[in-house]
This record gives sequence, structure tokens and C-alpha cells, in this order.
Amino acid sequence: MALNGKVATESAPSNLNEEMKGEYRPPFGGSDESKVPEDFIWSEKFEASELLPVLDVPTIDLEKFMSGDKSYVEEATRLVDEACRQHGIFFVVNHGVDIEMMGRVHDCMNEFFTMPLDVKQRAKRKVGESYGYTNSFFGRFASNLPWKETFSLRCVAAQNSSAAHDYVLDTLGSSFSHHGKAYQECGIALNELGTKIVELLGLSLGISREYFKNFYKDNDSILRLNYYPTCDKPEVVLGTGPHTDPTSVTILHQDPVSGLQVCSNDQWYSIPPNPEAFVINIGDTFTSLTNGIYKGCIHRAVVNSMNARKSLAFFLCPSHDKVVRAPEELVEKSPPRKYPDYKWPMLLEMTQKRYRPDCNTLEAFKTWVQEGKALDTGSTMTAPSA
Ligand SMILES: C=C1C[C@]23C[C@H]1CC[C@H]2[C@]1(C)CCC[C@@](C)(C(=O)O)[C@H]1[C@@H]3C(=O)O
Ligand SMILES: O=C(O)CCC(=O)C(=O)O
Ligand SMILES: [Fe+2]
Repeated sequence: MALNGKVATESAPSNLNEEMKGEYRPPFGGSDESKVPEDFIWSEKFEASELLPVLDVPTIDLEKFMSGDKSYVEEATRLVDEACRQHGIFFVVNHGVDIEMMGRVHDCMNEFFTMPLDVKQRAKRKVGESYGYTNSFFGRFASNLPWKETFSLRCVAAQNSSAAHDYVLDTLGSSFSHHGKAYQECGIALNELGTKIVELLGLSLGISREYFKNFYKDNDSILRLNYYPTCDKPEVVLGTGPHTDPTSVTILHQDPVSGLQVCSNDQWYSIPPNPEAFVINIGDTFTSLTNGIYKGCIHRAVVNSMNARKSLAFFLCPSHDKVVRAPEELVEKSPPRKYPDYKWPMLLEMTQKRYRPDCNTLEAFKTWVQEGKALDTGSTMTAPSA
């Protein structure tokens, strides 16, 4: 892969098994030992720091919440409401997802991302599509490239769907069957967790527990595996730039390597990893469903020179035919109605073809829908579609 002839220095991630260490090369690295390619440098807009203050984020015990204990339900909904109005992020523990299963998924991720590039590219993501393997979004963006590789899979709620498993088998072949099974099992578990989260959010917003549970019953979601290789100059690159997720609610699992940072009141904070917990963050689609009451969480991921980092994100998305429209009760609480009605594929398409997701995606989308005009986004996407 060409990178202006300039290359980055990479050391093998410490979590590789011995026989793989000698072989691993980040797909965007090369042979010049001292340079980060210019297209990866974020230094103008970004002051890297691993020493940020830790954000005070509430931790919700989901088992206790689901048990219906009245005083805990009151406390949990108050904490979630406060967090989502302020910055859009909270943790859940006792969530019912098997942590050993998550460990198996992380093992598969290690195995997959440290495979030779030609193997990973059997599942290559095509421009304009949301599923498959990609590194540094090569060809999609012109600058501020993310220092990461990703593998995204479709996860539909339907009971008998095996979309993730089938995709892995079709693209990577039967020797990856254990990956397909692990990702499929994980998608099902996170879908169940998503249902509990939207019940919690419904109550914290003061509407019924059932409202969003019904809305997302037939969800068509995305499971994304993120892999951030080490970088010798971590202070000038970003694993993922500042953005809100365009999706609804994100359920994120981090490995023990830190890297996630969140912006609250114009100040960046770190979110330390806790492999026992899931990070929940509000995305643009949920912000519009709450008529702007709940904030989309502004976040980014930094990398480091010592350890490769992995994270796994389940992006809850409505089924493609659902109209995204805030219920009247929420509009009454915070008039006027702030967003046009839309279906999720419209916003998804904008982020894949026209606009690089950032901290302003929802406002840009609103303008685009309302005025029907072409976006002047300042985005560095290289190939906007007409
Ligand atoms: C619909 C999606 C687009 C992205 C993956 C999912 C949900 C979040 C989006 C993303 C992570 C936001 C930051 C920028 C992005 C390009 C990334 O760094 O991965 C986004 C994803 C994407 O467009 O592939
Ligand atoms: O890796 C992380 O912690 C964050 C990843 C992320 O923001 C994303 O995939 O949307
Ligand atoms: Fe994100």
C-alpha cells in the first residue's frame, strides 16, 4: 500500500504469541524507522496526552436495575439522566454478558488482526459499505487518517439470523469458523444487553420502559472490532478522531490498554478500561429520538508506543424501515421539535459517502435533510458521492 513513500515505525504488539511477533507489520507501516506518514498526523488540532483527568462517570448495576428494586431504579435512572444530559456516557456492570465469552472474542481479534494483510483483505470493506475489514480507511479519507484497523459485521436482532457467522465463513473461509461463532454469540449477547439499556434510557427520560424496547426490537446493528497498533509517535496520531457515533447507543468493551477519551464541557478526560464493565455512549440517532435532551457523547481514541489496543463496539441501530422521530412527550419537555423525521439508512449513507463523521454530524445531517442542499462540510473525505 502506498503512503506517500513515508512510513511509520512499528514494534510488534506485546499481546502477540511468540511465533507471530516477527511477522506482524501494521498495514500502514513500512521500512523507514523514524517517520509517521503525513496523512496520519493530527498535530494541528490535537494535543495528545495520556495524563488527562479521569471523567466521573456513573456505574449502573444492571442486575439490580432489572430486579425492579424501587429505590435502585430511582437512583439508576437519576444517574443515567444526569450523565446523558451532561456528556452522554455511563458504565454498566453485572450486565449478564459472559466475560469469558468476551475473552474468547478478544482472542479471535488478536488472531485476526495479526494475520497477514492478504488474509484480512479477503473480507475487504468496499467504499460506501459498512461491513468488512479496513485499515486506516485508505482511499476513503485524504488526511487525519486513523491509526487503526477495523472489522465490522452486521448483527440483526432476528432470532434465527446468523449474518455475522455467515459473513465470516463466506469471506474468510471455514478455518475462521470459530471467529464467526464467537462474533455471532457476542452480537446476540450485546443485542440482549442493548434491550436492557434502552429500557433504562426510556425510564430515565421519564417515558415508558417499553417505548425504546419496542422501537429497537427488530434492530439492524453493527458489531465493530477495532485494533490500534502501537506507534512510535503516539502524540501526533489518533486511533479514532473526535466524533459522536452516528448510530443510536454504543456498547463498548475495552481491553486492558487505555485509550478512550471523552469531551465534557470542552475539556478532554480519559475513560480508564475496565474489562468487567461495558461503556455505554449515546449516539446521534438517539439524540434525535430524545429531541436533543440526551447529548451525543464526543469521544476519540489515542494510541501508544508500548501496547497495541483492542476495543469492540456494538452500535445499536434501528431497523431500516423505522422512522426516527422523537415522541411528543419528549418534544413537550424540550420544545420545539428539533430534528426532521428520517430513516437510519439516510444518516448512514451520509456518513459513508458524503460526510466524515465528526462532532457535528447530526447538525450537518439536519441541514442536508431540511434544505436538501449539498453539504459543505470541510470534511476530508476523498470521494463524496454526487
Ligand atoms: C455507522 C458507522 C460509521 C462508523 C462506524 C459506525 C458507527 C461509528 C462510525 C465511526 C466510528 C465514527 C468515527 C469515524 C469513523 C470513520 C471511524 O473512525 O471508524 C466512523 C465509522 C465509519 O464510517 O466507518
Ligand atoms: O476504541 C475506542 O475506545 C473507541 C472506538 C470508537 O469510538 C468507535 O469505534 O466508534
Ligand atoms: Fe465512536
